This record gives sequence, C-alpha cells and structure tokens, in this order.
Amino acid sequence: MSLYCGTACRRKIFWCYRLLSTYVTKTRYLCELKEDDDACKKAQQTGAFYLFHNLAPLLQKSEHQYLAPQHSLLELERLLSKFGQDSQILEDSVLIGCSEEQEAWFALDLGLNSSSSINASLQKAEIETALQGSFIKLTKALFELNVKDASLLSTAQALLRWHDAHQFCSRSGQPTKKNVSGSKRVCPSNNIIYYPQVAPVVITLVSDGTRCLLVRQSSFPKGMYSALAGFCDIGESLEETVRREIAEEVGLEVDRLHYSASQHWPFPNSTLMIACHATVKPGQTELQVNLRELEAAAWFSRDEVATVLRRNNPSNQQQSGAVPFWLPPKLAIAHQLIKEWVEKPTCSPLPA
Ligand SMILES: NC(=O)c1ccc[n+]([C@@H]2O[C@H](COP(=O)([O-])OP(=O)(O)OC[C@H]3O[C@@H](n4cnc5c(N)ncnc54)[C@H](O)[C@@H]3O)[C@@H](O)[C@H]2O)c1
Ligand SMILES: [Mg+2]
Repeated sequence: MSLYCGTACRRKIFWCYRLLSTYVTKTRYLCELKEDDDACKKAQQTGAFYLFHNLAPLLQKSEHQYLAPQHSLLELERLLSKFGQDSQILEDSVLIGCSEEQEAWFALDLGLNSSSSINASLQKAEIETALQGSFIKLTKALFELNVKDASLLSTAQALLRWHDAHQFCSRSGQPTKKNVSGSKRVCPSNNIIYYPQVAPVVITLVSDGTRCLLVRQSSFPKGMYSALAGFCDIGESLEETVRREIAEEVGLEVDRLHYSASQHWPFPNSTLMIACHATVKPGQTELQVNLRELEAAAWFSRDEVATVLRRNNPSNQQQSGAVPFWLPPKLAIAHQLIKEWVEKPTCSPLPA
C-alpha cells in the first residue's frame, strides 16, 4: 500500500493504529499486573471478580443463555463478612484479564480448601441465595455463554484448578506460595518457580481428497463424531504428533499437512488444541481402527458432512431420523475444521 493514498486510507491507518494501541496498552498493563504484586493488589481494589465454587462458575440464567455476573471487592468483602469469614480467601484469587478501560478481572473459588483458606470454604447453597445465581458446571454451561464469557471462564477454571493441584513443591514437599496475580507459585524453601502448565493436543481432520475421516470415542455423547485428536508427547514437534496419532489410531500415513487454528479447550482438564488439515497418501485409505482408543472411525463424503453441518443439532436429527450422526458444536475447534474442509478443501506438503 502506498503511504500517500488519500484521506480515506489515512483514516483507515489511523483507526488501525488506535486499535493496535488499545490492545498493546491493555497487554502491557496485564503483563505488569502478572509480575508486580503491589500493582495487582491495587488493581483488585477497582477490579471485578468472577466467582466459582469447586470449579463451577456462578451464573445467572437469562432467556436462552447464561450470564456471568461480576462482583466488586467491596461486595465480596461484605459477602464474606455476612458468612463470618475473614477476607484471607481473597488471596486465592487469580488474574484472568482486563477490559479496554483497564478494569482488571479476577476469578475466585469459594469452595476449594487451599493453603490460604483452610477450612474457609463457603456453603454453596447459601452463597447462591445471597448472590441470586447458581454454580453450574462448565461442561453444562459453556455452550450457552457468549464467546467472551466462555473464554474468560474457561481460562479462570483452568488457572484455579492448576493452583488447587499445585499447593506443594514436588522437590521439598513444602507448601508453595502463589504470587498475587496467580501467574506462578514459588517454593519458599528452594525458590523453585512453578508456572501453570499447558497441555498441547493436535486435532486433525484427515482427508483422502474427496472424503474426510471422522472418529468417535466411547466417551463422546451418543452419535457424535469428531476429528482425530491426540496429546503431544514430550520431545515431539506438532508434525510428528499428527503423524504418530494418525498412525496409532487409524493405521494411516499422512502425506500433506496444513495448520488451521488453535483453541484453549477446558474439558476434561484444559488443553491447547492445535487444529490441522491433513491428507493421506493416495490409494492408502484402508482404516485399521485401534479399538483401545476409538469406538469407530469412517470416511464421510463432503455432501454427507455438509448436510449434517446444516442441521447440527442431535434432537433435530433424531426427529428426522435421516442423519445417523452429528458433529461437535460451533464453539469447538473440531467444528471449525470440518466447516473449513467442506468449504475449502486444500492442503500443503508435510515438511520432512
Ligand atoms: N475442542 C475440540 O473440538 C475437541 C475435539 C476432540 C477432542 N478434544 C480434546 O482433545 C483431548 C485429547 O484427545 P484424545 O483423548 O483423543 O487424546 P489421545 O488420543 O492422546 O488419548 C488420550 C490418552 O493420552 C494419554 N495422555 C498423554 N498425555 C496426556 C495428558 N497431558 N493428559 C491426559 N492424557 C494424556 C492418556 O493415556 C490418555 O488416556 C481431549 O481432552 C478432548 O477433550 C477437543
Ligand atoms: Mg485420540
């Protein structure tokens, strides 16, 4: 693009700059809060808190969706005092993001017994009544939240779960101490720093050029098929994981691979899903399904998949009786991969 391209273009560049500037400012603010305990404590004074009880978020039902209410520090302190609890439990809160206006967002679990709140867990029903909401499992609520809340609550749950499971140093056995933001835990006896873990998983939609491969595990909801997924082993590149998982689970060799997108996925224990398209070597499409890992695997034509995508609701399909399977919901990256393949089926060669 020319630098001298008229008023409309200059206006566009100005708006791009403004957007980028807001994003950069917000990112740097969050970065500061993660590392600086005093700045983070200060941000809690004006911040907003999302509440959990035993990793289930507090939600309010509104028509066809759930809303995630926010509470100020003052409201939380009043709530704790109402139930005869001191405010020490607030030390367990974790930073999960901030608004464009730099209002910091935190998450706090009132039902877990962590080191700073031993015996301080609050009764679920009493808090639900006081806050006019319900603690609902994320597995049930995720698909009825808006995109922003779904992402925030998934992050919050993953971080709260990690802190709950990493209370002690694996070397000294001593209690570890969380920093104010919750971006790490430190063992005071040997200064080992523990950071929240991320488990990478590759999810691959395999195609033979005209059909795509969909699989199901016995743990999937009835009738649901998805793309093939697998955890990265230590020492592997993503390409190696894709190649190994496809060989292990369906006995095929990958010819071409193409990265699509990634997603944080909260179930069952929080993973980073890295989504790819792959094609198999020509003429090598015979499946040898590993029944220890999969219940079923089969090739589906583009028309079959497009039809199921159009009416992707298990109850619709049961009524019509015409479609024998359904696909993951829109929010899942598997859905995006399958949709992409239906709309634009291409792939580049796999690097050596
Ligand atoms: N978002 C989506 O669209 C989508 C779609 C499909 C699967 N998934 C997710 O992908 C994940 C992995 O899929 P999979 O079950 O086929 O993986 P997989 O094929 O690697 O099989 C799971 C097995 O891997 C082993 N494993 C290795 N590292 C592990 C770790 N860090 N945590 C847990 N188990 C580990 C365990 O033995 C486990 O039983 C699942 O958690 C599932 O929820 C997400
Ligand atoms: Mg798998």
